[in-house]
Amino acid sequence: MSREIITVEEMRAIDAGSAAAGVPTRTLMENAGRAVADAIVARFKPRPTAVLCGPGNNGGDGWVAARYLLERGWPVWVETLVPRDTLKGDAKDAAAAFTGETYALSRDNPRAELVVDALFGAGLSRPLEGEAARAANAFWKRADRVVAIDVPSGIDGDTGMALNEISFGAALTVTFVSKKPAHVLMPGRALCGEIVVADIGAPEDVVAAQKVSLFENDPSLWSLPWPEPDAHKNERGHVIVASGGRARTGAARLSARAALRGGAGLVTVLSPPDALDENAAQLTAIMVREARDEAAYAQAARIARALVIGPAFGTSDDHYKLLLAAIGAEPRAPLVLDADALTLLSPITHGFTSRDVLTPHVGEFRRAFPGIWSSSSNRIDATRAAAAYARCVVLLKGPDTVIAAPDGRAIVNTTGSPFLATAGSGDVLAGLIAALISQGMESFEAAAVAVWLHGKAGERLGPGLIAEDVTEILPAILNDLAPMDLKAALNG
Ligand SMILES: NC(=O)C1=CN([C@@H]2O[C@H](COP(=O)(O)OP(=O)(O)OC[C@H]3O[C@@H](n4cnc5c(N)ncnc54)[C@H](O)[C@@H]3O)[C@@H](O)[C@H]2O)[C@@H](O)CC1
Ligand SMILES: Nc1ncnc2c1ncn2[C@@H]1O[C@H](COP(=O)(O)OP(=O)(O)O)[C@@H](O)[C@H]1O
Ligand SMILES: [K+]
Repeated sequence: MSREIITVEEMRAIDAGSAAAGVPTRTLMENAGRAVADAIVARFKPRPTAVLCGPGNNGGDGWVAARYLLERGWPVWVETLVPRDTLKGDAKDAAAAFTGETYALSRDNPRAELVVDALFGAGLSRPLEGEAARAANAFWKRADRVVAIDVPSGIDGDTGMALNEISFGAALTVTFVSKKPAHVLMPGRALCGEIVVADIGAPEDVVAAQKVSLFENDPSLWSLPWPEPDAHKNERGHVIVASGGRARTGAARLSARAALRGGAGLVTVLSPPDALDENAAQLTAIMVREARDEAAYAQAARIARALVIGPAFGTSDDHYKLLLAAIGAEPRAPLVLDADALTLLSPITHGFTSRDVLTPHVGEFRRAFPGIWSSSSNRIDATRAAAAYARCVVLLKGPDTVIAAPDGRAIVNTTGSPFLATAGSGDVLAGLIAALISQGMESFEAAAVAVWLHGKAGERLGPGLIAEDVTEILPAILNDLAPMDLKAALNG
């Protein structure tokens, strides 16, 4: 399946480009409506079904789907938002070909056990109103009975937000060509239910002409840095994690442990003198090094393959100087800057490099990039703009984590579970990113891999998850990804 995510504008261009390349839009609509009917028949037994059709092409898809369901013997009817004789273009043709019962959309209609929402598509320009809004409210709590075409009506395809907070929710959403941002960003993703992406025959070169640089995170996008048979620990990279002072050390150790589990050959916790014993008492495979002054942080930045600064680091003026010493070291390792490091640098005025990674959650992002946050319409645009501005990889955390590179590439992650919203979970993520960078991965890819693994850990662990568990379940998840030949070699 294609992992590309296309905007509403790109979808319109593909629509027009297909027509220019000899695939009429009426053919696309026919394929779209049939794909919807196929997806329904594959999942539900025949039952009284209402197809709610809107005024545009989303409604057109609905009329086609209704026709295919009728042909397959389903008890199906159409409820139309606008009189059939006011429809235009492809939708008018599609409606004319439907021979079943048709009603005006109103609350007086026969009761349906399944509702196909074909009112509005991803390009909806204003909030639902009138009968469409009433229907959305009526079915809001019955998403298990709703199949949405393209997106649940009311959701903006580019933002995943409900206009005026009125929308449908669905158990199944069938969309076309590729997912749109609404299928991966919250709350849209949650309102879509299962998402099926149907091929409707848009020519490949027309799709390729859009030069899409936005993807849904998936192992097909990257390959992990597996060790060679004769690997040496130094080749697997040295991650250094800066610790906070006395009684503020747990976060750095979580990060360090994630770095070791993530495959770094060596991991060191860089500790202020007052926290040295505390760190040393709780570390075994991970090393501890004392750091007294700015020179020690600059040296760490020079000798590491990746340096994590931020988790419970501290936010005093002295900490700011230590952070600047690491940033200013030359040459220096890629930095993974999280939590307190972001606070110290906010609002961001520094330029970084494409090897550095900033990992804010929304609160940190707003403080780090206030102007960008307030002027962006969605998390993807905001993260892309921040990456271009700070000239580094930016990873905006959340249930729909976005990773962007300064060159415009972006990935939206859809693995995870709300149980990851727990203390220390972000510290683990920062260490994991550093682990992958230290093994030679490009920072943008390393961030994408780390978020994917972190999300999978969240899915597997579920209720009761604590941050420590995330590092401990990584071997099982990594084993599943390991190539067959590596596994065969290990098993003799
Ligand atoms: N782009 C493509 O290549 C294809 C698109 N298809 C379908 O076409 C849909 C997009 O079609 P359209 O662009 O016609 O968009 P819609 O079907 O969402 O309809 C938009 C129409 O509704 C009006 N409208 C917008 N908000 C309204 C509101 N709140 N109340 C009342 N009217 C409102 C608009 O002025 C416009 O006339 C997609 O979602 C998809 O289902 C398919 O036919 C397959 C091919
Ligand atoms: N509702 C959620 N669903 C999925 N993942 C989440 C959710 N909330 C938070 N996360 C993830 O959990 C991690 C929390 O990180 P962060 O906010 O830095 O927490 P902490 O500072 O406690 O470590 C991030 O990776 C984030 O993407
Ligand atoms: K819809």
